[in-house]
Amino acid sequence: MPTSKSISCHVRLRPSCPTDGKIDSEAIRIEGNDITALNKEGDKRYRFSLDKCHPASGTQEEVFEHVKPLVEQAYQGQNTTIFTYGVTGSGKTHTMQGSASDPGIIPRTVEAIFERRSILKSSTLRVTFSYVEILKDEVFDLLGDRSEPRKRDIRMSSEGENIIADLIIQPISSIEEFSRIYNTAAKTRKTASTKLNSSSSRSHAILTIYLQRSDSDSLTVSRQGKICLTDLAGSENNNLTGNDKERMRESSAINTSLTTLGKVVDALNLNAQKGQREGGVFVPYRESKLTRLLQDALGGSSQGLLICCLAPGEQFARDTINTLQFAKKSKSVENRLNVTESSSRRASAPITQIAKKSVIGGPIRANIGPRHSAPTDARTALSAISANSRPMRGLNIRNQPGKENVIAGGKVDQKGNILKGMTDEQLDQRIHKVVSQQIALEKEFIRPTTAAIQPGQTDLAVRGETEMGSLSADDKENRARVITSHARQLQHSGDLQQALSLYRKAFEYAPSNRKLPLRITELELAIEGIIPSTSSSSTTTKESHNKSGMKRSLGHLGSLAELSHVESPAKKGRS
Ligand SMILES: Nc1ncnc2c1ncn2[C@@H]1O[C@H](COP(=O)(O)OP(=O)(O)OP(=O)(O)O)[C@@H](O)[C@H]1O
Repeated sequence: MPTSKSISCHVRLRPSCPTDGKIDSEAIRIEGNDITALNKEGDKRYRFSLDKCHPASGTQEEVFEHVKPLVEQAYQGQNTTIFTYGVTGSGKTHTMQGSASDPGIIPRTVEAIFERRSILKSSTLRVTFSYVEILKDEVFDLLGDRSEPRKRDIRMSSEGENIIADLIIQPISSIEEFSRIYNTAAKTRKTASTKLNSSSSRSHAILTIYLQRSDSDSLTVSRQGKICLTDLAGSENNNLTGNDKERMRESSAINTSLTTLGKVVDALNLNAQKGQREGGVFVPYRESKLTRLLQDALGGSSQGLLICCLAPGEQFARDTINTLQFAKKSKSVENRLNVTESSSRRASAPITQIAKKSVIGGPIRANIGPRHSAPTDARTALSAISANSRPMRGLNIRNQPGKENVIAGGKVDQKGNILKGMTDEQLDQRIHKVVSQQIALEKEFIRPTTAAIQPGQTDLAVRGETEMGSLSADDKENRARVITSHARQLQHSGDLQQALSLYRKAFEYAPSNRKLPLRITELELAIEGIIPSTSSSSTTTKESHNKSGMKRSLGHLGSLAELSHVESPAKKGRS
């Protein structure tokens, strides 16, 4: 059962350094878990109560004491996210990464994981990680061969999960191995010298460590959790940084993504006040890659810890108050924690089998999203090669119209959802979610919208359900043509949602039609507001929000039929 838990919010004050300029030692005061800060003019003091305030004398070890429980939770199958936030030069990278002589959260976390692993008796722990940076709103893989393209796409699954496509996942068997690979990768993260920080991060960096626990006797995976360690780039005041043109461009992208982060938190708070997380105000996750990837930590299923870093210089007074305000509002964001548990998946598969299947299904790659760990089949594949410690890309989902999509031994639906790779619990949850949304959709949207459709159109869709099996290939093609024609009319009249349903229906009759998937994607994007609609009629903002919500719901509905035909592998094994 998911439980609600708010993000834990800490602040950490950095000791002074030469770039701070003038310092008023009384401007920032920490008393227990309360912190007060003077405004720039020095005439107003703001007070904030947070979960923990680390003074300038606080050590890396003390900070890590608060991270340790999250490592344990990840080991127990929980997703966790820790992120550092603050103005440039305030100590985010120091806190997250640290130095060889004063290691931060990342090396300490990996050390704790391997310590935990060394004392395991009845189970084994497989550890893998991925590492990406978001630079000027593009995602780049920091692992793998430098000569290969590093840019990665974020895709949205029909469950509304953001997934990084083609992500490299690196198995690791010791802290030394991790340090070697991580340190090399971290050097490729974009940094530059500014007036405020000689090694200023120009990107947001997200390191994700995946933990897969298996029972050593039966080789079944029992728990899988992950720890997402995010070092955000610092907000910047370009009057202080002395940035040149290129740095300004980076700075603008950094500030824009951080502004979106703030907007997402504001929207979540508004929804929490209204007592409804879904269906309240629109949460603009899609406005930046950063918020798409942090969706799990912000209002999702991850246990979150935010560490807000502060610089003591008077020139940062306004940034200090802004950062504290961000901490305060993040504190009220509630996530719904969910342990990923499985009792019947085999933990490993032979390497040869995976290699062969990857040839059939295309190059292997992992589609890893923040909400869930790697798909089970991807994890299974990973397990198999972990002994060789070679990085791998996960599962390439080939959309082959008219043919069954293949995925390293699994089956995917038309939207690329992995079905066989799901655990029983995930499958149950998904079915439950789809059914609840169907009911909500019925109540909220379908009745009023259906009333506006021509009787023939509704009829066609309904008849299609029952007649599909008895139609000849020609009949199916004709039926697809008629439905497509209705869909086109609806699209031109501005009813994008109904048009989308009909295009999807047409695709069921004509799965080898190459234009229909394009039309469907185009409509989905138009409904999301990502591309302009080709329809002639305009829609109001409220309408388009409704349609966007409806699109998400229908996206789930679209896969309901497919889901009902797919038997969970675990269930299948039992029967
Ligand atoms: N708690 C601390 N103790 C000692 N030194 C620190 C501490 N925090 C930060 N520093 C030092 O301050 C400098 C700036 O820190 P850091 O690079 O971590 O800032 P940042 O917030 O990541 O900046 P940016 O956003 O520009 O990347 C570094 O030289 C770092 O070693």
